[in-house]
This record gives sequence, C-alpha cells and structure tokens, in this order.
Amino acid sequence: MQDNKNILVVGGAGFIGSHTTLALRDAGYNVTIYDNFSTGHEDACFGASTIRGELSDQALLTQVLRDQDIDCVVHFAALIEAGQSVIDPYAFFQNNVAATLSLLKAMRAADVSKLVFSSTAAVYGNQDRDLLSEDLPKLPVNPYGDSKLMVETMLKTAANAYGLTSIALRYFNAAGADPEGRTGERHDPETHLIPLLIQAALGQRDKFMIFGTDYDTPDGTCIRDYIHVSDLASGHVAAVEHVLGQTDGSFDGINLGTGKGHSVRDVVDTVKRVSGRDFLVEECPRRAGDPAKLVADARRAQGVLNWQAERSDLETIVEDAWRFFSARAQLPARN
Ligand SMILES: NC(=O)c1ccc[n+]([C@@H]2O[C@H](COP(=O)([O-])OP(=O)(O)OC[C@H]3O[C@@H](n4cnc5c(N)ncnc54)[C@H](O)[C@@H]3O)[C@@H](O)[C@H]2O)c1
Ligand SMILES: O=c1ccn([C@@H]2O[C@H](COP(=O)(O)OP(=O)(O)O[C@H]3O[C@H](CO)[C@@H](O)[C@H](O)[C@H]3O)[C@@H](O)[C@H]2O)c(=O)[nH]1
Repeated sequence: MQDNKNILVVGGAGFIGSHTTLALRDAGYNVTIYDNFSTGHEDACFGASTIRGELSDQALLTQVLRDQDIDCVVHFAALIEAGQSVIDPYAFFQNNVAATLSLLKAMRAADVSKLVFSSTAAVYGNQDRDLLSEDLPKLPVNPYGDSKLMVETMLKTAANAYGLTSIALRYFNAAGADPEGRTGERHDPETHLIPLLIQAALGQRDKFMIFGTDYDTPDGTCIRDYIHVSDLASGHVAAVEHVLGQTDGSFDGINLGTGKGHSVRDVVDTVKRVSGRDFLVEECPRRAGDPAKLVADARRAQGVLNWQAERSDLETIVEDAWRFFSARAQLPARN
C-alpha cells in the first residue's frame, strides 16, 4: 500500500482516467483529478477531490501541484481521435502538445519530477513486421500520433535538462469497461469500434460501417490489439510505482498491449455473438489516417513494470462493454 503519496490525475474524468483513478485509490494513493470536462464526466470522479481547469493553465496547475503536495502526475488529457486529427491537426497540436508544455513547466515550477504520460501505438505507424517493439523507428501516419511523439521528445529532453523522470505508456486500443460496472466508455460523439458495434446491437444505430476492406491483411480489414481498460489501469499503477522508485531523471516508452491482433471483421463477429443480436454491416472506403495493423510486442512491460494483461481476451472485453452499455440503455434519457 502507498500511503501518503499524492497523485494528480490530469484528464481523470475520462474513459481511461476514471478506471485508473479507481485502481490508484484501491492501491492506497490519494488522488486529485484535474480536468476541464470537455469529454470527461463529473459522475466518473467517484468522490475524488476534483479541480476544474485547463491543461494550458500553467498558473493554476502550479498552484494545485503545490497545494496538494503532489508526488507524481498521471497525464491523460488529450484529443484522442486519429481520424479527426487528419481533419483538424492544429487542434491536436494545441491541446496535446502546447498545453502539455504548460503542464511540464508547472511541474518544474512546483518541483514535481515524476510523470506517467498517455502515449499511443499510433506513434509506430505502418511497419513491416508482426509485433511492434518499443525500439522501432517512430513513423506516425496521422497528426494525433505526431502530437504524442512530440510530447515523448519533450519528456526525453526534460530528463537530461531538468531531471524529469517519466514513462510514456504506449497503449494499443483501449476497450471494455469496469467489471463491476462502475464506469465505462462514454465518448460523445462515439467514434470507437467496439462501442459503435454495441450501439448497433442495441438498436441505437441503424447500421455499422467497416472503414476499408482492401488492406493488406488476411480479411482485408484493419487489425488492432484491443486492451481491457482495467488492464490499462493496473499498468498505470505499476508505472506510478516505478517512477516513484527512480531517483535520477530518465525517460522510458513502454507498450501496453496483449500481443494479439483482431481484425475489424473479428470484432464484428464477437459483438454479434456476445450480444446475441444481428445488425446491418456496410463495407465503406478507408478512413484517412488508419494504419493497417497495430499489434504490441508486450514483453517490455512485463520486464520493467512486472505487468501483463489479465482481462484482455476479446470475448471478455466485449462482454464487459456489453454489460455496461446494456445497463445504461435501461436508464432514463439524460441531457
Ligand atoms: N482510448 C484509446 O483507445 C486510447 C489509446 C491510446 C492512447 N490513448 C490516450 O489515452 C488518454 C485518455 O484517453 P481516453 O480514451 O480516456 O479519452 P477521454 O476523452 O475519455 O479522456 C480525456 C480526458 O481529458 C480531459 N481533457 C481533454 N483535454 C483537456 C484539457 N485541455 N484540459 C483539461 N482536461 C482535458 C477530458 O475532459 C477527459 O476527461 C489520451 O491521452 C489518449 O490519447 C487512448
Ligand atoms: O465505425 C467504425 C469505427 C472504426 N472502424 C475501424 O476500427 C479500427 C479501430 O478504430 P478506432 O476504434 O476508432 O480506434 P483507432 O483509430 O485504432 O484509435 C484508437 O487506438 C489508438 C491506439 O491504437 C489510440 O491512440 C487512439 O486514441 C484510439 O482512438 C480501425 O481500423 C477503424 O478504421 C470501423 O471500421 N468503423
């Protein structure tokens, strides 16, 4: 148990942040959430002390870091949709890069030197190999991946210059929901594969569209490595413990994935099977900015963090997400 360590979870009201907040509290940390609630939800903060603020507000962040006596920051706040980043890249560079620099400067001013950062598999782009290991050249194919790689570069330079100790967790495709149903994926508008399929199965959408059936993959659709959000949460707890135990400034980039890939068609079939419902599936042109295949080499996380995915077989991910979405479908409409 980590008594007395204070963690600031920036973007803690969002999908992965809310699950990580629960896991950090279960591990004995004191959590403060900092969020502008642009995509997060107040009822996903679970009574943690919450501050409404912008990632770009360096003065407020410096004050919060000092007042709360923060030992480590976990930074989730970002725009997250790769496809949208092709349409409006400046928004991604502003929110994901420029605003993150404000956070890093606030940490320096407040003398907080430990950080766990949400990076992404999108930094790898298209590579000619089955599994993506951390040492590969980074070749993002969309501005979202570029924006995350820029932050990784800032963290690497800050290790030498200012003694910042950080880990960039490069997660693959986050999915699923808290097994106890306390929180789940609530992006609005939703663009992610599994929630969209479940909404189609629940009759909340009239059809599901496959973006691209002409990729160089066995069934022509994109392949991704789906990782349960509860596994991501435990990966963050392990990363926080790791950086808190380090003394000198350092940077590390570590994959959080399973090492198994599933095509879009595999996921469609799994959602139909788990839900027991059929729905219309339409084949459409590719979505701009989608790499054909992203599957993790997940060994380094095991070696460095003693972490591996426990709940991430596709069936379990879809079952947990299905339970969460079905329960919410029973609730009265909210505005
Ligand atoms: N969802 C995935 O599959 C996935 C995969 C890889 C990496 N990531 C990364 O993980 C992180 C979290 O993703 P998520 O799916 O939980 O997204 P999310 O949109 O649910 O959560 C993001 C949170 O950050 C907050 N936020 C955004 N911009 C902010 C700002 N300028 N100031 C303050 N708060 C702000 C939002 O209100 C929200 O609570 C992101 O950095 C994303 O890039 C996500
Ligand atoms: O209606 C849809 C939605 C998605 N897809 C496909 O499903 C796959 C997964 O798409 P999506 O769920 O949107 O996730 P990604 O675009 O792979 O990006 C997610 O996963 C990345 C890591 O791999 C993260 O960095 C991003 O933040 C996160 O949005 C892709 O091939 C999409 O083309 C469809 O075919 N139809």
